[in-house]
Amino acid sequence: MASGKSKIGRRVARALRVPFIDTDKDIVAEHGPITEIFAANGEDHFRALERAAVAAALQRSRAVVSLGGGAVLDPASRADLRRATVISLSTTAEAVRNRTKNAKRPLLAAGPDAWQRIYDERRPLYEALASVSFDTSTRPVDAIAADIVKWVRTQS
Ligand SMILES: Nc1ncnc2c1ncn2[C@@H]1O[C@H](COP(=O)(O)OP(=O)(O)O)[C@@H](O)[C@H]1O
Ligand SMILES: O=C(O)C1=C[C@@H](OP(=O)(O)O)[C@@H](O)[C@H](O)C1
Ligand SMILES: [Mg+2]
Repeated sequence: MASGKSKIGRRVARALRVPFIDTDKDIVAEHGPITEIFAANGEDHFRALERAAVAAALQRSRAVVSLGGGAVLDPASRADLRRATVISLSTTAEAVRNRTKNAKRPLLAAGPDAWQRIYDERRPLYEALASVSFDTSTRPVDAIAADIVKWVRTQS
């Protein structure tokens, strides 16, 4: 959450001239705001909607897909991601605190302190899936996006 996946992913897709998909945006377009989905139907329901959005997005053969930070919790999505090139974006609790009010992120509704606990819980999943990781805590989004584009071009 708030590591820059949506913002940087869009820039990377533009530079590579491939479609960009943000699974959270697809969920919101179809089902309404994430905070409202959590409030009305709970996290499990959100995860089911997210699984469907991830499955649809990962059918594309050439695209940049920005996932929500919790998408890796779903085993079927993890299986799909093993067939994709996964780039992880890491950041720090301090950077997140300074970055955003996180009003749209229900898991941070109680305050930004939950971020570190959630990150620590998920870190093994991120590390197992990602081919490479970029730290986004200190540098501007354009510089990070340029580094990612450079890395992607070394892969083909
Ligand atoms: N490298 C960065 N430096 C400063 N602010 C950033 C950086 N990356 C993202 N942000 C800001 O942090 C917030 C969350 O970014 P976002 O792309 O929505 O993250 P994610 O999709 O991983 O949750 C946004 O307000 C964005 O402008
Ligand atoms: O980490 C999570 O569980 C979540 C991250 C959010 O996306 P970002 O990672 O883009 O903030 C969004 O999917 C939802 O609020 C849940
Ligand atoms: Mg996002």
